[in-house]
Amino acid sequence: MATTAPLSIKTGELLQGARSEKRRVLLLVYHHDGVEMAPMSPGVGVVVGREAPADVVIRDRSISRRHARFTLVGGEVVVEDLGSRNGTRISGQRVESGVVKAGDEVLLGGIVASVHVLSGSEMPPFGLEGSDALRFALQAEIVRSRFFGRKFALVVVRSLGAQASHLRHWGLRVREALRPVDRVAFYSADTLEILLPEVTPELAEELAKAIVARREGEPVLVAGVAVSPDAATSIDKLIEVSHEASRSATPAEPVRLAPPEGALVYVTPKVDSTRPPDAAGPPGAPPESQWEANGHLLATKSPLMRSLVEVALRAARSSIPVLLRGETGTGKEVLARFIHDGSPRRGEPLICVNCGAIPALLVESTLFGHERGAFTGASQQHKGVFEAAAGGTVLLDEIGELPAAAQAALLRVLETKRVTRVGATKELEVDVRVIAATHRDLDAMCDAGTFRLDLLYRLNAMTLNIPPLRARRDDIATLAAGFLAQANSANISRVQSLAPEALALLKCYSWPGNVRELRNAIERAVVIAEGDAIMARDLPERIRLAVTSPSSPPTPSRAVDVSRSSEPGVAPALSQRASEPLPSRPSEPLPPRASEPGQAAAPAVGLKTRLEQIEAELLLEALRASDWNQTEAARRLELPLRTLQHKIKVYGIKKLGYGVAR
Ligand SMILES: Nc1ncnc2c1ncn2[C@@H]1O[C@H](COP(=O)(O)OP(=O)(O)OP(=O)(O)O)[C@@H](O)[C@H]1O
Repeated sequence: MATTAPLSIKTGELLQGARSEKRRVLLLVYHHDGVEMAPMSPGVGVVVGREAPADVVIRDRSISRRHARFTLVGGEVVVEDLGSRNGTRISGQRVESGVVKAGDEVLLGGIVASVHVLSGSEMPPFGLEGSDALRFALQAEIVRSRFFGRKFALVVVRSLGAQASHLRHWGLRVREALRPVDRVAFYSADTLEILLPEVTPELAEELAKAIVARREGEPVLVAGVAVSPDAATSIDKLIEVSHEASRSATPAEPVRLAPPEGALVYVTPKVDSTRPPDAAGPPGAPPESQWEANGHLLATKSPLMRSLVEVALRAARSSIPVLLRGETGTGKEVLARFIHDGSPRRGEPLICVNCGAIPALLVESTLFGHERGAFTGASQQHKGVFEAAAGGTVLLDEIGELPAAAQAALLRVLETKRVTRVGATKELEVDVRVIAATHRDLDAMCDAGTFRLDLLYRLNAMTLNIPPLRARRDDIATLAAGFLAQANSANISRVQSLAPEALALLKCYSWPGNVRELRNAIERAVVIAEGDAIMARDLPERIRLAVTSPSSPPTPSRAVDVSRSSEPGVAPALSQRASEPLPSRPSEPLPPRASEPGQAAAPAVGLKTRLEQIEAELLLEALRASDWNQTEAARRLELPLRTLQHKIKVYGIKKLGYGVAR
């Protein structure tokens, strides 16, 4: 396998080696959306700038149209500033021109470039994708995992410490620990996200340990691992929990696994139950936009949500079952915590359990417990969720996934307020408030006979429908400000605010992942922002492009933006979106795409386009895995060769040299 050369060696020495061992010299330019790579040839200059005809185009306002030229001359890499506005700096020194040594940081305006020398007769299968490209790949993995029942993992790797090290010092060597099918994406200057397809949790952990294994003189790396479907089944949840896991990693325990979702998510600590249950938020919290109970924050400004919260607060005082409906990431769990924390039960446990993530055979024993010897493997008596939550609240998330037998047993518990452990003859009295949550249409499931109508009646004494974020755009600023403040205190960051154009973009986007997607976007923006405000360029590409992308359905040959989803060497023939300029800075907030305030907007990426993106991803993956042998790729995909060739043409997929315009 090709390896990176030690960065302490001077470029000149490396180039000696490069000639004798066919080493190759690469210019790497790190920017907000990823890393561009340009192979360097003797005497041929590589111009980095904001617009074509620069060879490496980075759409970043801090660099000039033609900012700097890198040339391999006489065994050394020389950089010349091309009269740029913000200058070129080598290791902090502003220069007109100068020699770049391997490992030197070359600052072009606000972006970083560096030179690397790779050994081996071929270019390594190295590619750092943008984080949006990784989202598409994750979506494809989720679909595949559902169809074929295979697991995959998302690993977040970051360098640790107050002086977290830029990934140019360690990013390339991460590849060495990975398999060719694994995909590496740029998250921020000190963090990578890695998709590991087809892994068991054990293999994912092993790979993560190999990635963070420390070498002499290298920075401390830690990793958070989230395996799907165990820990999460949606893109944003995977991102959320893998980053959470990475934040809990330490040098002593550098790899942390996100807990499986079916596990009891948490049990609230006992709190001072003498406090009035509906006590208002923290001192100074704007009462019109935030509620807080037991440290949990529920931020909203939307009249729609405010009335929902008020109803929830009234419901909190009683013990009636509440059914929370809403798309993934809308805040069902937040509202459930809020109801619990606002109820007289708040000194007792709240146990959240994802019914969809418990293996079907274990649902009843998880919820109701089992006696020793009740089934093979039941070596101990075990209390179920209902017993463990005695006096408190149980949140049954994804209630629509409950198997028929468990539905019947749950109905019995709700009717009799008694549970029977699996294998027991005796019933036990339980005093538990049940909150159920779902993103599914339970009425339609009742009509189809897959959910019990009598159980639905028991659960929905009160139903709260949480609107998707796109239907309450007036919440976006409040939520974003709350997440910014939280991310700031976690990162000890200097980012204070959101620039008006960034907020305008947030308000225009359709948020298919709802509040969780917004939270993830703000958390990333805080770590990549350069100034004291989040700018439009700090937001994910899909959010920036949602405003400028055409609203009419795309034609097939430009429907799929896979320009960043592929490793270097793979790009679509036509990449309309990638070549579009950034939205200009609007002086006024842009209007929402929904026709009326509060009305759901059409998602920025429609179902057809999303499916096409997934299909293109699968084609690309099969082609890569087959070393671009179409017959082999067609066999893997179980497609006739002609169909594959047709699709390749329709999607404009082709293999390129290094993805850099030359
Ligand atoms: N009103 C809100 N105020 C503050 N944070 C919120 C709010 N709504 C959602 N969040 C945040 O968004 C993320 C998703 O929320 P939550 O887990 O409650 O969604 P959910 O609807 O239960 O999702 P899923 O159906 O996928 O389990 C969490 O990080 C949560 O803290």
